[in-house]
Amino acid sequence: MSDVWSAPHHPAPVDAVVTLPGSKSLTARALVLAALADGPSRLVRPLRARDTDLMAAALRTLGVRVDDDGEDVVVSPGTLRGPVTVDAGLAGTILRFLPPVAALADGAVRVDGDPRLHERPNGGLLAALRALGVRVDDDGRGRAPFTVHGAGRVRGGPVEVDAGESSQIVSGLLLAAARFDEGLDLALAGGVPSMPHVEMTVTTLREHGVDVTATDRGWRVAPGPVAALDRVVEPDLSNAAPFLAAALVTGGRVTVRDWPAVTTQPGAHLDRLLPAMGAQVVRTAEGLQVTGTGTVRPLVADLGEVGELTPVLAALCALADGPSRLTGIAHLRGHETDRLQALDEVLTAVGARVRQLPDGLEIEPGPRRAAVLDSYADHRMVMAAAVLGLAVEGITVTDAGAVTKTLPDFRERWAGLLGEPIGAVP
Ligand SMILES: O=C(O)C1=C[C@@H](OP(=O)(O)O)[C@@H](O)[C@H](O)C1
Ligand SMILES: C=C(OP(=O)(O)O)C(=O)O
Repeated sequence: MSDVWSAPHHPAPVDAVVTLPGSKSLTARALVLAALADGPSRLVRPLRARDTDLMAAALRTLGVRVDDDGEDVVVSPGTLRGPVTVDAGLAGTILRFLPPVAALADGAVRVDGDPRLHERPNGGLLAALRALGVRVDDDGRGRAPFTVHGAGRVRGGPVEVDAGESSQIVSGLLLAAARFDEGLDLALAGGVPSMPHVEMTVTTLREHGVDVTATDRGWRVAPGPVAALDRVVEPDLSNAAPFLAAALVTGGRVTVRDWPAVTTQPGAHLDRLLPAMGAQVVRTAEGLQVTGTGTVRPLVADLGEVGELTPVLAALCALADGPSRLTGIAHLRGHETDRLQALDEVLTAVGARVRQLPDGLEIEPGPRRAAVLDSYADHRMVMAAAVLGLAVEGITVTDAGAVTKTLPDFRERWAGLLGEPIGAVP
């Protein structure tokens, strides 16, 4: 398939029920914990996308058996060993979840990935590992590529962690901590974004029988076994965002099937954010149903807890009937791309007036115009462009294949949502 994509223009109301694949974040945690567990675990409906395929490959490289029969994935722990090189692609989940696992391996584990991975912040994680007695070689910038010299065991114990640039630094340490000799007593040095993702980690650990308690400054994980666990992976609610947004933009109705009643996924916050933008949101027997009026209301919100929803919400803001202000998202500059800069460029190209704040964006809609938009190698920028394309005729996305990071068949699913042919540019 061509990587240049003509995003379908579709002003008519959509009316669809969509089923989405498993959560990237839950699949990554399930794979890591299954790899550290005391027996085999079965994952039902895991995500199969670039990020999770690379995570499975990384664990296999380290000595874990990961069997995928096309239905379920069965993970059978093995002796972790180096020397190996792990390809993290552009996945923050691998960059931050794998090194603490690598520290438990016997041998050197080099972590590398896409050119942009080399820019993603990770100094807080490498410093914490060193403080816990792990030898790590890097270029002095705390970024990939780096080598974790696993010694077969990690002492563990108290550690202060700077996770201001990514919650995944906390999650990565907590996920492996039960296997450290002394467990882990993690104290935050400052704030941490995306707290729902840390809560997801704590919940997932407890489901695997790990003893995690909240402390004044962080979390304590007791040393002990990680219980094997069979689980069904929830659908990815962040990837639901563009599909639900289509209901707002077109004045239509979209239901995402199997919306969990209780979840730690940040996408759950769509059921308050989309009503703030004029949608009606109800839970039906089938899932979460969003109905729009065709008019999108502006949004003023702190998105610090739900940063990964920003690109799609920002696209909605560019189509709203007034100015929006999104804050609390300085850490998005270290995501797949500098998302504040990328959104500034893309929304400006389609006619909005955009002002970058130190921690966010002000977006004032303007006369809409056609544009060629880059994906910036960022799956969520492709999804944001898709939302813009519904209302703005002539949106073309280059390097749209970036969407395979978390939703390989996004373009087919989008065409299905609209009942249209796929729209690839020859
Ligand atoms: O733990 C996770 O699965 C994630 C945590 C968040 O990272 P940051 O805290 O770096 O934003 C989120 O944006 C990312 O998409 C997934
Ligand atoms: C920030 C994201 O990804 P990563 O897990 O690579 O950090 C994201 O999916 O929006």
